[in-house]
Amino acid sequence: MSTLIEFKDVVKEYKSGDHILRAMDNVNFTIDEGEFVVILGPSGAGKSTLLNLLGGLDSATSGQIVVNGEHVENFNDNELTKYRAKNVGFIFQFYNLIPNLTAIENVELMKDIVDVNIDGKAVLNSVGLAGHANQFPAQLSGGEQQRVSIARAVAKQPAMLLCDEPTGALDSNTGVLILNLLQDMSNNRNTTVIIVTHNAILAEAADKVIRIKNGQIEDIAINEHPKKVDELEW
Ligand SMILES: Nc1ncnc2c1ncn2[C@@H]1O[C@H](COP(=O)(O)OP(=O)(O)OP(=O)(O)O)[C@@H](O)[C@H]1O
Repeated sequence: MSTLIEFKDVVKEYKSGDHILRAMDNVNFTIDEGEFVVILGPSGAGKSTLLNLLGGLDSATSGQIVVNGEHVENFNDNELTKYRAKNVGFIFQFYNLIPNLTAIENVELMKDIVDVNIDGKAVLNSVGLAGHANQFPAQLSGGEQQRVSIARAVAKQPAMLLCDEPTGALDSNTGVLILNLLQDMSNNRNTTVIIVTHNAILAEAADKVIRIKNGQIEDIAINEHPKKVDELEW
């Protein structure tokens, strides 16, 4: 597998008044194309900061963030917008769907953002929602809404899916369905999937587990034999 992402000596500092908080402190790691990666760490460890830097939502204070051979840390705002549109699908705890657009309209919205031809029906079908295309978010369950948000994120075929607590608002059975879908995208479609979670059990299903604490890498582990999400005991 080839390397898709490389963090080299990445530092992120937040300034509030006179105080400087170092949320990322010399972080180094690589992620391969198609890997299923779980990022674990206590509250405040820097997990969301890491996703925001990787997703081009925020800029590093120093260090290098290389994605597909491109140096994201050198991008200006315009280049970051293009980078996000082309490379990144975001999936959040709350689904961020547009309430007055139907499921299919929420997915096809991506056509306006990236210049790709999107078959909304086919993408909804791939997440098991073929029959729900014309329903509005309020008419869907939480798990269905999260599947629409996954469909929207994958519709533009991004290099990576960045997921911040994607099952945090779901009951455990529905959460397993969503994680299964994400693992399947990594295994069968070579999508790089990076999931931030508090749930350490998911680590057994990951190809790579990155543990962070106080803005530093505590440990990086490779699973030679990751479990299937539905084999995990929750
Ligand atoms: N915009 C910001 N301005 C100032 N400090 C920030 C900002 N964003 C995050 N921080 C601080 O940076 C540190 C890391 O925050 P981050 O949100 O990355 O942690 P996290 O591991 O995702 O935590 P959680 O699991 O609670 O979501 C925390 O101390 C947080 O208070």
